Amino acid sequence: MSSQHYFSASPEGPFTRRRVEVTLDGRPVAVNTAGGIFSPEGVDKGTAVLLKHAPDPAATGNLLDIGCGWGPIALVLAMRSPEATVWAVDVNERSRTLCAENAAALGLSNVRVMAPEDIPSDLHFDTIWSNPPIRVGKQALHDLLEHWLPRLQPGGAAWLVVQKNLGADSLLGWIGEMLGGAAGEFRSDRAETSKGFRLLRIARS
Ligand SMILES: C[S@@+](CC[C@H](N)C(=O)[O-])C[C@H]1O[C@@H](n2cnc3c(N)ncnc32)[C@H](O)[C@@H]1O
Repeated sequence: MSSQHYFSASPEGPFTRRRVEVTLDGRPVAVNTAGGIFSPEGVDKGTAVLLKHAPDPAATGNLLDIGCGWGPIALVLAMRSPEATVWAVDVNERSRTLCAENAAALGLSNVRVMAPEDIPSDLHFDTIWSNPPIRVGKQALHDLLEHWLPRLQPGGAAWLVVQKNLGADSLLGWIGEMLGGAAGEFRSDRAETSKGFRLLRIARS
């Protein structure tokens, strides 16, 4: 796989910051983005669907953004739940740098940006929001979700946005099986469809 993908650990090319005006949670803000990461021009359409339709995250506890990019999801989690700790993980180090800078510039001191392997292994999450990296390939995506989704707290929920024509429905079927089928403590369904994206909900009882 080329090292020029947005999910490379170390993107090629100069790390030149771009200042971009976006609206997060109804608030106009300027953020830093750069080439070599996902959606450097602003908030991705799928991410916007998640941010519009997912219900408020848990007010306290631990919240997770899987694959934070420059941070739109993690930043909104932190704005909506200032008392919670938001864990923002990404394999791409440039994304981590930008997400941390953006959180600091917005005064969101409850965001912790890390490489996935640095998250304490006993940590469980009250809310998970993610626009997952579909383009890493099916097996890598399955490995990623198999690593994080079982770490939902009882009573917690994950919200994943996936493009309909990039396999959202078959991914939902796989998630249901991976988490133990219909009789288990996890329930997964399609919560919303908007602008060609599915918003998948995975709830743990
Ligand atoms: C579709 S992008 C979403 C980025 C950002 N959350 C947004 O909404 O703009 C997916 C992100 O997942 C990251 N990623 C890829 N593989 C990963 C992995 N194994 N663990 C964590 N993040 C990963 C990519 O680098 C990318 O930033």
